[in-house]
Amino acid sequence: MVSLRFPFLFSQPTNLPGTPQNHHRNASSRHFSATLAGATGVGAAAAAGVAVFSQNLNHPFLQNAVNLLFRDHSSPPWGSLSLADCSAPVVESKTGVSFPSVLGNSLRLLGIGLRKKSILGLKNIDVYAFGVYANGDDLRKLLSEKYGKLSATELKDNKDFNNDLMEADICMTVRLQIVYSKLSIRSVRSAFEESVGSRLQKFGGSDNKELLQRFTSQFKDEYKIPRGSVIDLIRERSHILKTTTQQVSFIPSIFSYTTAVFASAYKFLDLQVDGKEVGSIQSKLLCRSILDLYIGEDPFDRRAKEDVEVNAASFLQK
Ligand SMILES: CCCCCCCCCCCC(=O)O
Repeated sequence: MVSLRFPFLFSQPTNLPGTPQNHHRNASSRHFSATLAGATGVGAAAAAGVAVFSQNLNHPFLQNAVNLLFRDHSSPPWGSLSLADCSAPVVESKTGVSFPSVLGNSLRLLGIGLRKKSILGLKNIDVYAFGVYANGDDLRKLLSEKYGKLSATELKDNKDFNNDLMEADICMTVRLQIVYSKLSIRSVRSAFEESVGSRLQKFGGSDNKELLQRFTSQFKDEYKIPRGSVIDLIRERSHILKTTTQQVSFIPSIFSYTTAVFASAYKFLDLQVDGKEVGSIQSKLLCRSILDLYIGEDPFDRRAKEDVEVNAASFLQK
């Protein structure tokens, strides 16, 4: 059986019908089940709340909210995930942010990590958690002939394999989930200018200002990026980089809760999700430059890069 490696210890599955099982290094899902169980019998409003809440649990923002509410910092940070139970979301241990193990039926989660940034060289902030996904069939089709005979250990830190992952026509997505609460769209643009700009220069030379400008100008002033927002950087077939965002906003709850059980959760029941395509650009260089931030030579989170390599390798040996 193919085994995916992730740096977490996973919890027991919840028993909520329709609720994704959380691969989690802590006891949050158990707490959450107990909370819901305790709520039965508190009236129709609460029951309706449970129904809406369970439906919304598929949304990353709500999963993250639950994770943050019930996070337990005492569990050890290591674990492993096999494909047998890979339908469960995986939780980034420091932030409690949750990543679905499969995106849109075909993209498989290969690794997750944390992007930190230092502000004025004084303090390090956690800006977003990220998950790297790839289409398993593409991996097999495009890379197994060349690398299928090598073990995952041999493929970890293998420069050719790493390059091919970034350059081949493999559908991949990097999902960013914002954890820093004071992010302006201007700082998003300038962070991309700096990080993607340096990669465009590295791989394409200095004549790529226009490409960088086309990419960063997609992030228009009207977008808001509150904590919990999701940005998907999607490499589609033929090296098209599609960028989408999911912003969240709240409207007043129509439910009136008679119990404190949902006091901390009710505000999520009327969550509105606004999924938008920010733009699409066809450029192999741009796709490669974006991926390089996460799985290239000098990645934001080295551990995440290693996980991606090892887990991508496991698809080739099937
Ligand atoms: C105050 C820090 C601002 C950092 C904003 C980063 C937002 C997304 C940028 C994505 C690319 C990158 O991580 O460099």
